[in-house]
Amino acid sequence: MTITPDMQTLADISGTVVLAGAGKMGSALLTGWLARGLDPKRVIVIEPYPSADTRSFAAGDIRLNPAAEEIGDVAALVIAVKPQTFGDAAPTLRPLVGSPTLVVSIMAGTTIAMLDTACGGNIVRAMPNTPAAIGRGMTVAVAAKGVNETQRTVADALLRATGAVEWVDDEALMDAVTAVSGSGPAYVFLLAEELARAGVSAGLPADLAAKLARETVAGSGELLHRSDLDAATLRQNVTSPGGTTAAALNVLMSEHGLKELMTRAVAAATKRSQELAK
Ligand SMILES: NC(=O)C1=CN([C@@H]2O[C@H](COP(=O)(O)OP(=O)(O)OC[C@H]3O[C@@H](n4cnc5c(N)ncnc54)[C@H](OP(=O)(O)O)[C@@H]3O)[C@@H](O)[C@H]2O)C=CC1
Ligand SMILES: O=C(O)[C@@H]1CCC=N1
Repeated sequence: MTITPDMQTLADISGTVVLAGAGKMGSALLTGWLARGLDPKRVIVIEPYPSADTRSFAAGDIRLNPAAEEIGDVAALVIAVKPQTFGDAAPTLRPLVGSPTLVVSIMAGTTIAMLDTACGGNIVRAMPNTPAAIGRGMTVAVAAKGVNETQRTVADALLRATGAVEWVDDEALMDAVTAVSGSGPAYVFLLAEELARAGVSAGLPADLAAKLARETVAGSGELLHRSDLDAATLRQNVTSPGGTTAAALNVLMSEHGLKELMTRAVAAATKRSQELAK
């Protein structure tokens, strides 16, 4: 791989990039890479059951499931299989990893030590989320000790193709990261589901309730994204003293309300991430 320390874009990467697992997250990464200028001729996808989208990428210049001896040196291997299938995938992936190969894993609960044992390489462990599919993802990454600045820059470019990236030094934070931003989109979508359901309970037709809930969650997310104000201030801006919002927030912010529920939910996800590492 030819990499310059000031590399800004994926177009600057030369060498082969292998994506193992082109499911929901792997496909989002692949889409981001191509949109950000990664040369498709440099990309190999390993995926036993490729989706129609992945097959259409492969109908272009991307190579899909080539024979191992056709792959050659791998500059970067991005692992996006499920943690539970990594054990089966590892024997196929290990021969692709040479001493300069950057290995980026997005698998929940799969530690740098586990990755090192299974396939070696210069490892970056990362946790993206599904808004990556529209370039609005939030990824947190941690690099193993041996990863140099140049490899870190390449990992950053690969991950930043789908949105924002934060780097941490302490791998132990990745369990809570997974619980907050990795799983977090599901909590927001549940909010939309439950807001719609509550609207129906309050008398709205189901299709109208679904539209109101969807647009309210989406619009509020966009407002939070664009505004300089924090979430608490934006919430207060909706809340007229003695008004309707205050009546609802009295329920949501009561003892055993959303604060307690969210704390328990994030703790459960953090614990599950820790369990996956055992
Ligand atoms: N979904 C999310 O919100 C997030 C997921 N992650 C992580 O991303 C990873 C992928 O998750 P997600 O995309 O949701 O899961 P998916 O099941 O959608 O994707 C995994 C893909 O890997 C394929 N696969 C299975 N075995 C192999 C193999 N041996 N070699 C190559 N590919 C293989 C699967 O094929 P098949 O389906 O046919 O088995 C599937 O297409 C997980 O490790 C998860 O922890 C991280 C952050 C967020
Ligand atoms: O549910 C999971 O395990 C994965 C990791 C974060 C989001 N999805």
